Amino acid sequence: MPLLYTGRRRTKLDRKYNGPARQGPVRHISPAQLNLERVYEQNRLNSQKKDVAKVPEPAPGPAAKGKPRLLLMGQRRSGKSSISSVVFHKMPPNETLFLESTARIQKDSMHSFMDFQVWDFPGQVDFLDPSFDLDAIFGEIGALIWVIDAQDEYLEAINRLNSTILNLQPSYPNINIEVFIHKVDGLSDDYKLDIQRDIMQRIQDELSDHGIENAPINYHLTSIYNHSIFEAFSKVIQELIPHLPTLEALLNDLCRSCRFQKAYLFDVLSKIYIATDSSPVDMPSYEICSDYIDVIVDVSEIYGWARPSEYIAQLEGEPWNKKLEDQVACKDAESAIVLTDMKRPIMLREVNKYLALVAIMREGSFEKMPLVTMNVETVVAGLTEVFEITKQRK
Ligand SMILES: Nc1nc2c(ncn2[C@@H]2O[C@H](COP(=O)(O)OP(=O)(O)OP(=O)(O)O)[C@@H](O)[C@H]2O)c(=O)[nH]1
Repeated sequence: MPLLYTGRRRTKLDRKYNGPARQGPVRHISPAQLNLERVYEQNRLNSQKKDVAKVPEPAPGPAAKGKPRLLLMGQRRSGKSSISSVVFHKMPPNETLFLESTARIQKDSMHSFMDFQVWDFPGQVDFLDPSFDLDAIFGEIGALIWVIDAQDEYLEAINRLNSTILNLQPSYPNINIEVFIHKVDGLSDDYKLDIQRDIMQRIQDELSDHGIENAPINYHLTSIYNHSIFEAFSKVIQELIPHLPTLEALLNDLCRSCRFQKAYLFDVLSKIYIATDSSPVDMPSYEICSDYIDVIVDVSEIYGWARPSEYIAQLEGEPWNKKLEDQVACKDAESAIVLTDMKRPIMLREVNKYLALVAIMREGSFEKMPLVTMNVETVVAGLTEVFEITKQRK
């Protein structure tokens, strides 16, 4: 832990962390173009470019216009910055212990299949204060994520959330409110559900007393120490995707035609899944697919050394006489592996430089691989087309 060696506390402005052991630039892996790694690398360089000393501005600049915003709000020490660091900056959960309290609004721009912003609010800020320009904060909001520390006294947090909803409802009735009942690691399953029921009841009662029924509020049990935080963010992001039903329909068709057990479309950088087929999401399948992306990236690091030009020339020479890129069937990353314990293959196919399709196949479906590859190819083309069309519309 370099942090412990240096004895320096990490500040909220210090976004230099680049993820575990993934430093060296990867140049070339096989003839296929591996964009997955480039995304990690791009993220690393972007984080480094950030000027640590620069304090973010309190109001959105013109560049922020048009990007949906995820606002992280809640009491002090509830875990807002930890969530943002773990999900979007690949900080290991244990290192969040060294995060200092946020003093100013922190804004992160995420460039992915869809550009969005994550704003981390300091716990002590009362943005309902008249000095705040509410429109600047809530005008282009995608979702308001309210983080409640489940391991602490939460009544005050609920009161603040209720007064926030009541204040925002008249002007912004369609805001998606996502309540993260956070830090549920270490709590028993029964206790977690009791807390969730209690919190839901208190919020519902208060809102009904003020004549607000059916406010768009979703509840998630989360922790940075397992995949639950990624799963919760997946659901939040999915609410922002206008063409989600089309993506889901494509994945459903793929599962049916290839007899896949489960298929996910992942944002490679954050490992949030932006769409899945309609069968229920189970944590183990999500975790294994998410870990598989890491495996592919790690393998690319091992074999991604720059080949000498003579070696490349040899491969491109007699008897093929073709550029290396033209000698491969698929230019994007493509991989399949069989897990010995369950004999179920997992397959991964890069869709574009931000997205990857990862699916769990049924036992014994390895023999049908050529057919599966063909179907996957068609679905990837369909997905690409969907994203192209939405881009053009914008
Ligand atoms: N057990 C557990 N601890 C967590 C979790 N998430 C965050 N923490 C811890 O909670 C503490 C506070 O986290 P922060 O992210 O700094 O909280 P914050 O809401 O940003 O706090 P302010 O900046 O003061 O508003 C840290 O010590 C984290 O390690 C979690 O899921 N489980």
